Amino acid sequence: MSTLLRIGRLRKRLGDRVLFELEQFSLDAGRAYVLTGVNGAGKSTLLRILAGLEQGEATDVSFDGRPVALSPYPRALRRDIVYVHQHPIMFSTSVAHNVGYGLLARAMPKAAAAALVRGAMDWAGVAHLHAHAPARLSGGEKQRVALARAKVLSPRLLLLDEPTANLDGAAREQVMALIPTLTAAGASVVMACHDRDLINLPGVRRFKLRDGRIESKSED
Ligand SMILES: Nc1ncnc2c1ncn2[C@@H]1O[C@H](COP(=O)(O)OP(=O)(O)OP(=O)(O)O)[C@@H](O)[C@H]1O
Repeated sequence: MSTLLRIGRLRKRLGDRVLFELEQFSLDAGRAYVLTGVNGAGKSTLLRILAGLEQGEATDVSFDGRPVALSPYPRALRRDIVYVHQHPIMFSTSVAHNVGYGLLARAMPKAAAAALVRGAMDWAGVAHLHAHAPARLSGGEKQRVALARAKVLSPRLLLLDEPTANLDGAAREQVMALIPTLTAAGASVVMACHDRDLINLPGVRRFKLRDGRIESKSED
């Protein structure tokens, strides 16, 4: 498996406090990771730094074998890395409009975007909701729409912030079933979650943020 993202050192400071300082953090292409840690360990912050939504101090960063900086965050990484918020914010239009918005923002012609939106909504099992208002969606539906909205952009790395929090039963299973199809298509996925939400997927690798350091554990 090739390395998609490699960071020599990544430090996040909050005033005088060092939230975390990671060394030799790397992600393989086409692999799923679970990032656990107690409340406040820094899981969301780490994902947000990787997505360019927050600043960190990073050195020796490479993406797909090419050296990059995380600050200022390069346009190419913004295309390749997508962050999915735990409580996705959606426009009060239709589900389909929300899924397609990112493509239109990238100046994709409408017909081509519509075809990709249909494909992504089929993939996420939400095609029947295309005309619905996002405010009417259940928690599980909303997460699957958010995943369709991310997948339609064909990212190389998806950063999912607590994708199954507050979901149980079928809704949780439906969201989890989508993850292996992302990695099978070559994308890497990092899911922040709590230990109690342990996510069991084949080939998943576990990271735990504890006391500002990452502990890595393979589950192969
Ligand atoms: N911009 C900020 N300014 C000050 N403190 C911050 C900022 N962002 C995050 N923090 C603090 O950093 C710590 C880590 O927050 P973060 O949300 O990354 O943790 P988490 O592991 O995702 O927690 P949870 O499991 O509760 O979601 C918390 O103590 C939080 O209050």
